[in-house]
Amino acid sequence: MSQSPATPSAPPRLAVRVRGLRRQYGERVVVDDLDLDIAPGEFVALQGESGCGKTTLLRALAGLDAIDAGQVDGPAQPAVVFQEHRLLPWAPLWRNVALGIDDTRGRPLAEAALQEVGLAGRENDWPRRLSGGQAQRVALARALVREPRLLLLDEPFAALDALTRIKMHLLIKELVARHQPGVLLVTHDVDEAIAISDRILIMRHGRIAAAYPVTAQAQAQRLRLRQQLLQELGVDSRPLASTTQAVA
Ligand SMILES: Nc1ncnc2c1ncn2[C@@H]1O[C@H](COP(=O)(O)OP(=O)(O)OP(=O)(O)O)[C@@H](O)[C@H]1O
Repeated sequence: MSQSPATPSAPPRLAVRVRGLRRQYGERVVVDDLDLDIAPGEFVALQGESGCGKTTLLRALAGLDAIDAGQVDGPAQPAVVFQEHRLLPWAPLWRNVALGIDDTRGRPLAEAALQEVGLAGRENDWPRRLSGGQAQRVALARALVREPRLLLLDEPFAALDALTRIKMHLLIKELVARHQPGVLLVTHDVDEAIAISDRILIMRHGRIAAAYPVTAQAQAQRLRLRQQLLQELGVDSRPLASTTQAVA
């Protein structure tokens, strides 16, 4: 019996592949000849000074804005979560989650997604009765219900208090590990980027200017990495001189 020829192992499919992306407003080039690959299950954080083009890049990947040049190869419909939850106030939670899916299919999918984000049994509740953290959980459920291959997060935890933010970090890590979307997270919070991402990209003048893998070792050396990142972001993070007088 003849053996079937060995199949060369296929390269892993990417959640998104970006080549030569350009986006400009009038004469002003905001995203400039940018390349980016994100693998399934990979959590990438994007940092950079205000106005450097992070949201513009994310909106281009989401298909919310046209692009002026280049190529974005990836899933047809990435899911996006913004800083504000953007839930519809007149729709119960399950409808918010299952928006655009027909009711018979949508309701059980929404119930399962709400359970996954820790809101089991709340499907008939209303957005106005939720805390900020709960509303962002619903926004995550709505993003994940369609099993997107690419999840785009634009500072989704920025408005939450510190403890709720940490809980959301644990939740999103768990959800990404289970569903394996590629993730691009825009965040100004260096500690957040180190805590939850696998790779941190620094954007400057519309391009990826630096990339830092967040290895277990790097996480152990978290403070040093934090200082480097703050330096990249133009923040002097040296400890402030103590104002207390040494007691003789
Ligand atoms: N619709 C628009 N029309 C014209 N200029 C725009 C538009 N949207 C964004 N810009 C400009 O593009 C640049 C990049 O904006 P963008 O929102 O992508 O920055 P960012 O890095 O996300 O900033 P931040 O961290 O403050 O959110 C800014 O100078 C902004 O003023």
